[in-house]
Amino acid sequence: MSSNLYKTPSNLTCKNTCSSLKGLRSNYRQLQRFSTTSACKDEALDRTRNIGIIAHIDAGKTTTTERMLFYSGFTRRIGDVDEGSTVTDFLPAERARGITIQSAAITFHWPPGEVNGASGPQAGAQSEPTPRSAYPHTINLIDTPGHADFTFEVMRSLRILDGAVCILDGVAGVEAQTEKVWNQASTYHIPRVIYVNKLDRDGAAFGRTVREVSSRLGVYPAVCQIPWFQGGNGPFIGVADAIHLQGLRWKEGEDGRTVKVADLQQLDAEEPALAAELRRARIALIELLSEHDEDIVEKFFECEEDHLAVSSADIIESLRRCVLDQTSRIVPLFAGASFRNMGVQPLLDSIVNLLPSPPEAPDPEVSIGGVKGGLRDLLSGDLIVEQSQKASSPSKGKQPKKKNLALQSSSKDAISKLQSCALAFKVVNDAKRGVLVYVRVYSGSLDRNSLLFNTNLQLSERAPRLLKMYANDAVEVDSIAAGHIGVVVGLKQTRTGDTLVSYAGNKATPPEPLTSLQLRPIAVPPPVFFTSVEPHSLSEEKRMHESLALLLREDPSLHVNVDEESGQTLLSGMGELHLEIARDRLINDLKAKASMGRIEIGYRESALGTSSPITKIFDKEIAGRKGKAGCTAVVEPLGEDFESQEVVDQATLLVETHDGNQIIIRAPGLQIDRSSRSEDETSPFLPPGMDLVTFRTALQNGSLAALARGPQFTLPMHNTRVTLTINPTTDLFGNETTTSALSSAARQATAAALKDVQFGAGTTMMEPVMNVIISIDEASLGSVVHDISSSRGGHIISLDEEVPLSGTDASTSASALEEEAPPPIDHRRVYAPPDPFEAASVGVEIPAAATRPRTIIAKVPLKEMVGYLKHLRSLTAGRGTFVMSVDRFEKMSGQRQKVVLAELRGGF
Ligand SMILES: Nc1nc2c(ncn2[C@@H]2O[C@H](COP(=O)(O)OP(=O)(O)OP(=O)(O)O)[C@@H](O)[C@H]2O)c(=O)[nH]1
Repeated sequence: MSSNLYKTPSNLTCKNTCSSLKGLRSNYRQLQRFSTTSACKDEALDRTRNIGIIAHIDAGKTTTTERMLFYSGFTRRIGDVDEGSTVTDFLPAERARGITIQSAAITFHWPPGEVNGASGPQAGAQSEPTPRSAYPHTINLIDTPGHADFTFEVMRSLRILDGAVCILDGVAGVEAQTEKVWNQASTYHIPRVIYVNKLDRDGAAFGRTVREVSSRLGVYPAVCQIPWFQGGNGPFIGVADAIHLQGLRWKEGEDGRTVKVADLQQLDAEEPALAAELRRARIALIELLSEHDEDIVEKFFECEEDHLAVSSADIIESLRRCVLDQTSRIVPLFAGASFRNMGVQPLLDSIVNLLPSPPEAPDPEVSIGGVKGGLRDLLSGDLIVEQSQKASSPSKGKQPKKKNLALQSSSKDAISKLQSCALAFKVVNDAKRGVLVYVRVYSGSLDRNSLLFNTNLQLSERAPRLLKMYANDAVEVDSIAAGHIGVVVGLKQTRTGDTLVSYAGNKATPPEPLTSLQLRPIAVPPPVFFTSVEPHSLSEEKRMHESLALLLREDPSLHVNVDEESGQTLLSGMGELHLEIARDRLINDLKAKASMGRIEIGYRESALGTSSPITKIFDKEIAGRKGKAGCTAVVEPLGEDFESQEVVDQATLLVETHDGNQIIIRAPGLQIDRSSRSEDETSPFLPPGMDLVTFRTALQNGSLAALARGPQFTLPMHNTRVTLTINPTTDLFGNETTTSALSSAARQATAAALKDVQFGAGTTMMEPVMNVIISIDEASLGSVVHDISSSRGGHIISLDEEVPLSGTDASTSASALEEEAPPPIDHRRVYAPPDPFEAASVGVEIPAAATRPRTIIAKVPLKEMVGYLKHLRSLTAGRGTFVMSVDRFEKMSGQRQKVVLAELRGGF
């Protein structure tokens, strides 16, 4: 057969290789490339793809990424996960564990070449449009982590993507983790393509995986390739491409740069069964697209209703329209075996051809001055109108119309001063280059040496150096334009997730309301595990805290606090592996001389009743300065519907929720001077120079410090409301009212109120309860359900495997959940080729065999889930998998409390 097949030139050098299947694009070769001298910025942006790879752990993200880098010419040899020589998994901890724990953003070009050197897709008068993959594109690839413990890492990476490749393991199919990440990507409306990997492995079932995509991910798979097993049931040797109606074959044992292409006639002669299935796949593809895309219907009629006659270029354009308009729920699906170097180049072509450029991507969500909306609305000024209307809301007293209009015009003026805004999506400490802050620029252009205002930390930092990252190599650049990804070197404070803005003028802070601009804000849920960190000697303590501070900049879902009484430093995080990795980073990578204690579950304490009002006056000299302030605290349990219980009136200075507790600050009679802009609110009772923001923050910090330690179990408080009341005539003392005195008074009053609760109704312990999603075979369903509900005290929520899961994560935005559920997928319309040894294809229901995947959704106390994977594996003959995320903290029964307390005491 091979003698008949097209062979790409074998003398290609790695750097210049047009490994993007010369044959695949041979249709377009006759179309001349012509260079343009005015390669404008927009064109470069049109030829940019910010994409990520999302998948279940071990599906082959790293292996596939390494091939992408190799074929695009950025590496000279293929890295191997199993040898620990990959480029993307560059932390030592990652290499040792063989899993991806930190996303690295890598830029490469596909197909290889200069991005600005040629014009974009052209539709000539008589010719079909040239596919985008005929021209070099810049691909910014974010390698997202796959482990459940790194949900926030995943969310943080996802929110900056314009498109994603979802890799499935062709043996395991759609797994629990895949569903979870898929749903997370859906919350951001990220257009996706699917790549079914590992088709070379025994037990690979492409057809079954396609059906699982429809039933478990709730989308219509547009099967663009089907696997080519030699002779029908021999080894996996390539793919048959339903878009171009050709077979692509890779030679076993080679690096995959040489691809042999067989047209349909050749396939008919050599592999008649495959050729027949390929025709069915093409018919199914056109049928599926015609249900959602008028244009392809037209093309189909133009071709006299011959499915096989529709051009590949028209199919690609139709697929692209369907992928970008996500209401179609069509997801193109490709096949391969990255480890065997098969299937990666067509996947790269599909990234360029089918996934959006930055301007085509869904508008990112922003929040400014308490209102949310799209970035485009912000830049057009519409969001500002809404914001200024809210700023003059009834709780602040009716503002005259004139004033409102003035506010709008000053806000619009502020927006016009916005030069650029960017999201710091990752902070990495690089051994050679120091702290690297990866940014995605959303508007304008981030220039070297510009002053960046961090709206999360409310401070400015200069950006002395900018880089583009090519895996481990970096190239200095002068600016990073909107839609692009790059690195800022030299920032001292910026953390992962912070929003950075640059603005015209030379003021220290940007004009209001730009100071509150947030790009794609995400909420960080409370940590559920903690461990103690001890320096080896006193002299190491400072270094240890510096390293911890860096760790927290990298990953804000880690928390550090120092227990006041024991002086112990406690590090808390989202999961056991999360803390283990933090330990590795701290000790092995950052070289802190410290040791970590056992990893424990972070229990909480909660008030059962209301305290009496307790007043404390703090009156002491601090650092040679007299400080005097007082306040009254009341502590009470926070009801489920606490938001509706809020009484916000003129005297309320603050209502804020922190880690499950609410702090309300009230100061009746403070005589707030609101004549000037809201940021400068002051009061004649406050000492000169102290504004209301400083006053509130001091009190809030004091109260939060007291809440870190419950009165009975010394656990952090949860589900508790503290109301601080300040009487200006008896609690404030002019110049003597310092911020530290205010903090101390708030702390003492809160602590005393907590003690008062303890001696009254008392407090109770709370434990984290997890949302658990378990994927298993039908055969193990009974034993797993029994184990969860009787031995582990869990509560089964559903056993339904048909309904795609909504985002179960705490981070899933409420708006996504509010969206109307789409109608269920019609399985009769799903085409899946038969797997070897399986019959029939179109519209087959998932067979109700013992291998049918089932999904259990349950709520289970975290304590019962520790070490669960091993147990699940033993119950399910190794097939079961699960993911979990924090649902909430729940009060514990007296009996459970006793057991846990005994364990905790024994444990320490
Ligand atoms: N047989 C076969 N094995 C593969 C293929 N792709 C990846 N693997 C193997 O699967 C394992 C996991 O691959 P990785 O590339 O590390 O997977 P990953 O998704 O990056 O995993 P994490 O980094 O842990 O999230 C490795 O042992 C790979 O060699 C494939 O196409 N065929």
